[in-house]
Amino acid sequence: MLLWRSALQGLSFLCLFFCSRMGLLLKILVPFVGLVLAFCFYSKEDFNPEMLKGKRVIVTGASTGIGEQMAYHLARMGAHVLITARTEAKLQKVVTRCLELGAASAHFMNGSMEDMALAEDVVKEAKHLWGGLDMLILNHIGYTYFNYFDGDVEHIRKLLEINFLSYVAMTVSALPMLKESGGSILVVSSKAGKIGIPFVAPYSATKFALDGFFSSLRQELIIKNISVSITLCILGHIATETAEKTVSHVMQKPGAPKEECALEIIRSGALRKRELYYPYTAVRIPLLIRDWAPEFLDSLTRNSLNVENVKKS
Ligand SMILES: NC(=O)C1=CN([C@@H]2O[C@H](COP(=O)(O)OP(=O)(O)OC[C@H]3O[C@@H](n4cnc5c(N)ncnc54)[C@H](OP(=O)(O)O)[C@@H]3O)[C@@H](O)[C@H]2O)C=CC1
Ligand SMILES: C[C@H](CCC(=O)O)[C@H]1CC[C@H]2[C@@H]3C(=O)C[C@@H]4C[C@H](O)CC[C@]4(C)[C@H]3CC[C@]12C
Repeated sequence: MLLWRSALQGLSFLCLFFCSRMGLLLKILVPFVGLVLAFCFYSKEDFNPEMLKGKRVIVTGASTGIGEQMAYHLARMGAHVLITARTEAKLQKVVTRCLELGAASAHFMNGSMEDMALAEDVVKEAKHLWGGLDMLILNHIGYTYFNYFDGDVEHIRKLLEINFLSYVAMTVSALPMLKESGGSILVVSSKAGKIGIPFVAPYSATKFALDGFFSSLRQELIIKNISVSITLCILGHIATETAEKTVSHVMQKPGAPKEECALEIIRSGALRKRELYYPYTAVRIPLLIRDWAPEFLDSLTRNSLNVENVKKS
């Protein structure tokens, strides 16, 4: 299906190019090509919540925010969930709610993802609980400031461990089970992991690292014919408590809803998509501009923020 889409898109663009150059068959071909392109871009593959029924899913960073909402969606769909974060009391509440919502089973493990042993232990726990794994959702992030880069190299090291290395460690441990089940890895990233956004230099570095690692790994899995999908989720501003606390004074528009965002992440993973852009236009359009007019995009990005509200130290 994906190959067909790409081939059709390529063919359509070629037709458009030649028609416009030669002025031939414009009246017939252009509407036809338009229809084909509209089909390619807007037709949605079918998602059915039943796809997640009975599936065994790990969600990291699920005590609050988007991760918490993903746990609730998965619970409603009848999945088994194992959630992680540092705060035990919050995790316990999310587990209780998951069971009320219909989860096939719900467990948690708490601890900091600075510790690679925890990353590995969570995957071992899934093996112990369920004997296998269908979906690994990597979502947690460590605390990050929204301000001019302060020169703190240790902060970047710590953030790389939490936001990047622990994702790699969990993936390494989970791959044997995911290979067996033909499962999926969902990596939650950000617009700040694809384009340069001011005031998030350390965070941005960790999210760009995820793109490099997981996009390369995806290629290797395809070459080796291993049926494990990797979905990189590129998110714009989402109205979670943490994001609102951190950036509401600089944003000109409200964030997108975390509940819808969480559902889109699960949907794109279940459909084994390569990348998700959410909210679509706020993320996709800047990415299309990025390689053609980078300076223009840089200035659009700066102008979209109330930079004057960021304290200069
Ligand atoms: N909100 C937004 O605007 C955007 C979010 N994203 C991405 O979405 C994902 C979720 O973001 P969001 O829901 O806003 O984040 P939240 O701050 O709401 O949630 C972060 C989660 O990670 C956990 N966590 C924090 N520190 C650690 C740690 N050291 N070890 C283990 N777990 C930890 C938190 O729980 P606890 O404190 O109990 O450990 C919490 O469960 C992230 O990957 C983020 O990069 C991307 C773009 C925009
Ligand atoms: C300001 C950015 C959007 C600018 C634009 O639309 O032009 C936001 C896009 C992604 C956001 C950050 C993010 O990826 C999540 C972090 C999570 C924490 O909860 C704190 C906030 C974030 C640093 C958040 C900040 C705004 C964005 C960079």
